[in-house]
Amino acid sequence: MENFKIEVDGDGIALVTFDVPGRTMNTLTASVIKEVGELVERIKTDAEIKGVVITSGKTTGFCAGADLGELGGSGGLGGASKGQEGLQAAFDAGFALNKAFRELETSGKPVAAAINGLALGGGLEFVLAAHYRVVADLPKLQLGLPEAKVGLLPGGGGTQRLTRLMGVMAAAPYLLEGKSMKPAEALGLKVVHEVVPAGQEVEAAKTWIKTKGDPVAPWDKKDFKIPGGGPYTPTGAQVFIMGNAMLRKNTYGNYPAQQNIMKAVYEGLQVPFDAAIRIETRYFIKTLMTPQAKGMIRTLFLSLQELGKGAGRPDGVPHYDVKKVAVLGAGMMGAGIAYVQAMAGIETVLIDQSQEAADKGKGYAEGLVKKAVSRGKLTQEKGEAILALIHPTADYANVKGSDLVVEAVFENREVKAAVTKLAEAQLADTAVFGSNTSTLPITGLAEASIRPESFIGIHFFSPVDKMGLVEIILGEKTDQATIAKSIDYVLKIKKTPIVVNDSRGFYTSRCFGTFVQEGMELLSDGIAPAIIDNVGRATGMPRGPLEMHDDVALDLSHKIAVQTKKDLGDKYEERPFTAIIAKMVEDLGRYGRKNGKGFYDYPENGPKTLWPGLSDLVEVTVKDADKALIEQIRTRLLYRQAVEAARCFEEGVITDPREADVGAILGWGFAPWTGGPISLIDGVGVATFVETLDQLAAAYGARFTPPALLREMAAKGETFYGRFGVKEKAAA
Ligand SMILES: NC(=O)c1ccc[n+]([C@@H]2O[C@H](COP(=O)([O-])OP(=O)(O)OC[C@H]3O[C@@H](n4cnc5c(N)ncnc54)[C@H](O)[C@@H]3O)[C@@H](O)[C@H]2O)c1
Repeated sequence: MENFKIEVDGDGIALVTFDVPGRTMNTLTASVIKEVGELVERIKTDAEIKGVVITSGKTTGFCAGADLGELGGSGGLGGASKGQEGLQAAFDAGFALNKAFRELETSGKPVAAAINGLALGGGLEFVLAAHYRVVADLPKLQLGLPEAKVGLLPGGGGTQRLTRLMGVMAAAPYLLEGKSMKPAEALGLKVVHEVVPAGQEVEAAKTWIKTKGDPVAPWDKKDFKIPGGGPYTPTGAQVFIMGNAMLRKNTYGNYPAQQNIMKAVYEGLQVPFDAAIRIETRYFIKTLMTPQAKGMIRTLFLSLQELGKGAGRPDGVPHYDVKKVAVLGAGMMGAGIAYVQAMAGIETVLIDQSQEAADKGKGYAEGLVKKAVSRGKLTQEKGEAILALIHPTADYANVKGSDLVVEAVFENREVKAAVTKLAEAQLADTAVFGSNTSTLPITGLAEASIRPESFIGIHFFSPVDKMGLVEIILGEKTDQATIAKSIDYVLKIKKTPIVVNDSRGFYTSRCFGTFVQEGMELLSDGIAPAIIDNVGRATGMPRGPLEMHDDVALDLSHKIAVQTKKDLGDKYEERPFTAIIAKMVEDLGRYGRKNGKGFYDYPENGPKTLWPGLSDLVEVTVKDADKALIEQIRTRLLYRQAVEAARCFEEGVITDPREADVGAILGWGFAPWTGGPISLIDGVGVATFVETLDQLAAAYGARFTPPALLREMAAKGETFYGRFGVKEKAAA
């Protein structure tokens, strides 16, 4: 065996060390799954072995779970054909691990797990099949089943063993939300039996084998009862009734993984364990074959990981270590950017018009650091060292020596041009100038620069400390070195970069804007605001389009509409709703959440309520929604965003499907269950998508008309990931 090392000591205890060669972290690759079976066979048949201790040879942890690259890829189980034979083969392959773990559990020999680092997903399922679990007392060690987060179901016995250990109610957040637990928490929940100082776990496991060494799992004992009662008891049944209602409320039925986890638990807890794990595998395969699982694994795991390693970075440019950055403008965005930079150890010059304004910006970081210290997430010294990296000033001479500049002053061309000149006067030739503009085209802003090849858009999202995405925007003259350097900077501050070309609203704001606009179209169509926002949420977006419009700010939206009309002239298409917004902003002072008055009223204490005055501005003709109307609204809201993303491909605004999908979910909260707008289109099939768009265009107008690219792809039977996949990009 190449993944497991076995050493039998004088007491007949076999120490099994799990150590996948050539990897920093153990995962359950196909080779490991095969060898777990061989390992169990050896344990069962080797008379010398009286008991087993399983541990990991990696310093990084015990095991991070399934190899999602293998599992989710087209060659993996998710790509199994749906015919009877294909399904049987997928079941057999999917059941192999479950079966091997069960054989370990019923080998007749006591098995203890010495957990010396994180155990996630299949890693935790592995140790759950042991009879005794000792875990090292490491503050960062995590135990959990995160499968649901990428649209999967734990398929190595996790749904059955965790519920039998903890009870259904207690296990629910760990199974359905993928919540993880620290050692002490796991001990309290009876998921592990002992927490010992790091380094002593193997000894403690051996002691258990020598002193107690019970080789029977609790559920294989005669008097076993599910904590809190199984589904057939009155209390247990109640948990399922409530649980299903909660699940529906939180997920609107968009996530098959969560639904299938509930079903696997409900059905599995009513039968003996051996039948239960077969039920689990059936739901595991069923879940894995859904487009939701495929999209979520690809986007939220694989692509996120690749972009986090700089997948879109141009080759041949040496790594650029950004040590000092000047942030121009210490307002809401500048202050947040200064904070994340300092957290990453970057010396930060924070500039505003006055020392007072710059100090105020640093005050924001001081607040966040204070909070982190009070919560025990940072020590006092570390907090002080971080804050000492931020130098607030009004003097541009301090820009000298910066490797990069992030400009975050007012959204005004003249002001931006002025600070560009002031900063560039201090910069070395190699330094990058990045603008955090949210709406002004980069090529235009670069006209104020004496070195436009080093000028780029570095677009953050608010609140900067929470949002993981940064959109890098290329101007016409931006060179490859500047792109690479900007990516290095974004990775250093632990954010995910996507690279896009200049366009009105770039990629993220442009696509997100269509969601808000379609909400306005629905309003102009006479649909009741409550229906619009309820269905909006049910699509899987974080909030409905009207509420999101309030978040964006109605005055900003009005300002952008006025500016766009001015810029586009004859090409500007006036929509009926622009008059509604104009009236709300100009006559009624309703600016959105920021002044407590928008489509909703936001009282200081108390929940928001829909603004009753809206019915004076727009006539509501549809007050009830049947299933068909709900489906239509849902399709309009999701497809409007997806077709805009497709247009961005056609225009070359974005070129990599991974960036489009990751950017959508991280940037504007596009319904995660889809895997992103591009995965959504690929999932339904381009031809079917085009057909629906044609119907929508006939009913609602040209904004739904499929771009030529989509028609061409439909005719050729192409997918986005096929046509714009990684290989083609590299060849281009
Ligand atoms: N607010 C958002 O959600 C968001 C998101 C992404 C990008 N942006 C963009 O970021 C930029 C800043 O936005 P914000 O929300 O932080 O605005 P803000 O009004 O909070 O801050 C702007 C700051 O720039 C300072 N400033 C103005 N002129 C200056 C000068 N000549 N020199 C130095 N400082 C000067 C102002 O005093 C103010 O503190 C804008 O371009 C905006 O479009 C905003």
